[in-house]
Amino acid sequence: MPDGLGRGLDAPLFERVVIIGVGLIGSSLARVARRKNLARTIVACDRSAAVRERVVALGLADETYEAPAEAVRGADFVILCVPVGACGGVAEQMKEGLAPGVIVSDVGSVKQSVVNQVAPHLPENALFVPAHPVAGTENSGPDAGFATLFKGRWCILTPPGGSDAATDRVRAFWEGAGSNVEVMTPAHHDLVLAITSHVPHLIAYNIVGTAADLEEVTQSEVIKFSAGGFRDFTRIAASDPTMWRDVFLNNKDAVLEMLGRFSEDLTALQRAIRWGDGDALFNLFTRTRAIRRSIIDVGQETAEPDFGRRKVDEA
Ligand SMILES: NC(=O)c1ccc[n+]([C@@H]2O[C@H](COP(=O)([O-])OP(=O)(O)OC[C@H]3O[C@@H](n4cnc5c(N)ncnc54)[C@H](O)[C@@H]3O)[C@@H](O)[C@H]2O)c1
Ligand SMILES: O=C(O)C(=O)C[C@]1(C(=O)O)C=C[C@@H](O)C=C1
Repeated sequence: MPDGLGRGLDAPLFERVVIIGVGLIGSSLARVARRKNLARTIVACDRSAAVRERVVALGLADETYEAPAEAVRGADFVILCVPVGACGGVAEQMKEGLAPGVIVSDVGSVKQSVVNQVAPHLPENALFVPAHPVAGTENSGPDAGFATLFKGRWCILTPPGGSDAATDRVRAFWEGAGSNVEVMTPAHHDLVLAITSHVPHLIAYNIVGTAADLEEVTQSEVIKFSAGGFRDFTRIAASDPTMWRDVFLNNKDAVLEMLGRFSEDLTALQRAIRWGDGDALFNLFTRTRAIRRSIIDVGQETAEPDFGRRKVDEA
């Protein structure tokens, strides 16, 4: 009996899924695609020979390629899982191999720039559905991935023409991976993620850098006394330098806009401390505590905080 997408119940969602860039996100997708029967054939493509070797050793894919144009031949679904700044180059390299009707997607943390880079290279009969799983860790590479990374997390789709049949198939893929899916415009995505993800990373990079630079606080003291709040920042500040360089270069306007707001609010806090305005501090901290408690079930929190999502590979 066919399901809502017209396939038999045991049939995989896609026939031939190509994952270009098999790092944290790409390898997690390969793992969950296998586990949840989302692809009959999984094809891996990476420019790094060391990564391709790990892909083979870990059994992540049925076929492994270096050249994008060879990898994408005959595919019905291609997902770019490379740093945001590399998406245009990869699209250019793969375009001659794309089959008519192929769905092309990505996982980039910035959307408008990826659309601008990739769309000009796609043939008219390719269907482009950009995506961003709002799930990750500070680790990189094929060994860092795990099948449950996307479970219970949001995945944002930014299809150019709004929802259509290709969007429905990409939605089914991400739902199959355990995600909740939402559709929005690339510009809106970039503004929201600037404040919820990009600026927080910049703050973490900055505070860890500042602490390390302070003459009185030696590197060893930074490590020794990092059991509390600072340790949480060091996890975020350990995130991949290439990925995050590309995020900031490709979401410049939204990040600068949100940083402006952030700086104004920081100045207000500075003023409250200088003038002993305890009410202002107390009221803000009460509001932010409520926000944390609304997103985290405090009963689930343990004395030992979970620095990063653990690789719990349960189904
Ligand atoms: N890490 C996260 O938390 C996270 C979360 C959501 C989305 N993303 C997005 O996912 C993408 C990948 O991030 P990641 O954390 O998996 O990175 P990663 O460093 O773990 O993996 C990237 C892979 O891409 C390969 N690669 C780089 N340039 C290439 C090219 N030109 N051609 C072919 N392969 C190339 C690298 O060899 C590497 O194997 C980025 O766009 C990032 O913004 C990351
Ligand atoms: O948990 C983390 O380590 C993350 O930083 C994940 C995180 C985020 O900021 O939430 C980082 C970048 C992505 O684009 C999506 C998710």
